Amino acid sequence: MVLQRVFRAVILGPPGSGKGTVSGRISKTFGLKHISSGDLLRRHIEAKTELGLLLKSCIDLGQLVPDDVMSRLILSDLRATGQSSWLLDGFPRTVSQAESLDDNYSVDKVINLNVPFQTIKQRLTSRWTHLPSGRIYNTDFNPPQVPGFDDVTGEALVQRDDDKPETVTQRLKSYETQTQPVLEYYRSKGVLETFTGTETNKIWPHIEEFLHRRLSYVNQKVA
Ligand SMILES: Nc1nc2c(ncn2[C@@H]2O[C@H](COP(=O)(O)OP(=O)(O)O)[C@@H](O)[C@H]2O)c(=O)[nH]1
Ligand SMILES: Nc1ncnc2c1ncn2[C@@H]1O[C@H](COP(=O)(O)OP(=O)(O)O)[C@@H](O)[C@H]1O
Repeated sequence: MVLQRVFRAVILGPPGSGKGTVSGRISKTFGLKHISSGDLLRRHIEAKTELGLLLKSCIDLGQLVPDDVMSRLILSDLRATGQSSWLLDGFPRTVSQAESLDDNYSVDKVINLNVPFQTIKQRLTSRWTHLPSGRIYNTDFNPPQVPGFDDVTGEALVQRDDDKPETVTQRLKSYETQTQPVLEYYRSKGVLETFTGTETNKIWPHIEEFLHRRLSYVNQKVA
C-alpha cells in the first residue's frame, strides 16, 4: 500500500506482548518505518559511550531510562527521519514522554497489545535477538533456521541481559505503574485501539484489517 499522506502510529503493550514482532509485520505490509526505543538504546550501549553505560545500568535493573534522556534521544531520531510515516515501538512509556511527543508530532493511532502477564514471562526467557538489526526469534514460536544464528546475516544471536526472570518481574512492575497511565492518556484523546489475545498469529489479522481500513480512509481523504 502506498500512502498519500504521512501516517504516524504508536504501538503499546507490556514487555514481551509482541510489539517488535507485530511492528515487523506492519512495517513489511504497510511500509511504515519501524522505530524501536529499545533497539535505539541498545545501539548506544553497543557503542560503549558514557551515555550507553548510564542506559545499561537502568535497563539491567528493569527500570525505565529517565524521561528527559529518553525523549531527547527519540525526538532527535524522529527529526532525522523527516516527513515519513512511522510506527513508534516502546515510546512513549510514561505520560510525560507522551506529552513530549505530542508537543512535536500528532499521533494518528495507538495500537495497544493487551496480552496477559502469565503468557509473557515464558516468552521472554526464550527470546533471542539479533542486536544489529533488532530481529527477534523465539525457541518455541519462531526459531531461527540455524539455532543461535540470524537467518539473514548468519551472525550470532544473543539473549538480552534484561530477559532474566527477576528483571522481567521488575519490568512488568514498571509497566503497571508508569506505562498503564499512558493508555488512559490516549484513550481520552480517542486514538487508542486495543487488541487482546495470547497469540500473535491470532491478533495479527485484526490489526492488519484495522490498518487496511484506516489507511484506505487516509488515502481517500487526500485523493
Ligand atoms: N510463544 C509465542 N511467542 C511469541 C508470540 N509472539 C511473539 N513471541 C515471541 O515472544 C518474544 C517477545 O516478543 P517481542 O515481539 O520481542 O515483544 P515486545 O517485547 O513487546 O517487543 C519474542 O521472542 C517473540 O518471538 C506468540 O504468539 N507465541
Ligand atoms: N520509552 C522508554 N522510556 C524509558 N525506558 C525505555 C523506553 N524504551 C525502552 N526503555 C528501556 O529499555 C528496556 C528495553 O526496552 P524494549 O526493548 O522496548 O523492551 P520490550 O521489547 O521487552 O518491551 C526497557 O525495559 C527500559 O529499561
